[in-house]
Amino acid sequence: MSTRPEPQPFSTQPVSFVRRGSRLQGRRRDAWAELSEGLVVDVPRNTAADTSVDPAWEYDAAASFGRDAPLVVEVGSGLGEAVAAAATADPDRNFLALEVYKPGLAQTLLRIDQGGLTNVRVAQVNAAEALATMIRPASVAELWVFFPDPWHKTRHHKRRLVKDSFVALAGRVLSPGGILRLATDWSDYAVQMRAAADDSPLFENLHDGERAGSDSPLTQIWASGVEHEVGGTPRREGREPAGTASAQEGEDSIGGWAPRFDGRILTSFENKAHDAGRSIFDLAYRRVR
Ligand SMILES: C[S@@+](CC[C@H](N)C(=O)[O-])C[C@H]1O[C@@H](n2cnc3c(N)ncnc32)[C@H](O)[C@@H]1O
Repeated sequence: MSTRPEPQPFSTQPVSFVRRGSRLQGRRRDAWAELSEGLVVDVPRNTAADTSVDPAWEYDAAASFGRDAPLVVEVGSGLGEAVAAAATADPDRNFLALEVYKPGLAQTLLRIDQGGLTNVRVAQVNAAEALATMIRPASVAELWVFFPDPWHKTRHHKRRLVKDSFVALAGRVLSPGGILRLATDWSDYAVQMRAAADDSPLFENLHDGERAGSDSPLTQIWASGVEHEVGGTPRREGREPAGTASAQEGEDSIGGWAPRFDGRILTSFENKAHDAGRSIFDLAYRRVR
């Protein structure tokens, strides 16, 4: 008899999002009614949740886009600023936006329409479920997660999207040589992301060891001891946030931070972080096997 635990169904796992209103109004409601066909992936559900995915169903990207082209998947695409700009700049690649927030997807449809884009599709799904079964193995050229919800409180850290299990899912969907790009404006989440990806034998850091020590944005934040909350009071960071394997107290000896990804436009979200004096942490990993 096997002693291995049964995999937990997604409906029992903590999710990285809160249910926000999905009612559409005005232009977004019209956009959903008029533009969905052919742009919104019709995902079969396996529970009552409108973000669930029937695990027996697979997404056929070539059929969905009507062509074979490298596929970029953005997880948590928000209002679609980044994906629409990237798809405009790179018409030879297909872009799939995964988001739970329906008004955000409706706004993305408006951007697709305004830009006359033919290389973007959107899906209202819990990305973790989509990456586990819906997206075909080794079918993705790049997987992007920009500014996932930080879930600040320690008791909420289990809700964070980017963790070991997520990196394993990224390894599942990325083709060998495929790229995982991550960005956050929270230092302790950045440390968690880096640890999760560094620990995976499937990935290599494209900027291994770069920007370590005094050049590391992490060292600078630890030295100041303060990160600024957007629109709120300053938030103190411990010198050595949980999960850090840094050998030197107070200095980030690991580094590995990527330069800012130039394929990501400055979204209003990232701009607000800059305005508040926050550091942005970029990470880029390649699937090596
Ligand atoms: C802080 S926002 C950032 C949005 C966008 N990436 C940006 O930079 O402006 C995080 C987004 O991730 C979405 N999200 C969180 N968990 C998700 C999940 N499991 N699957 C899909 N989307 C998710 C949220 O609804 C939210 O729109």
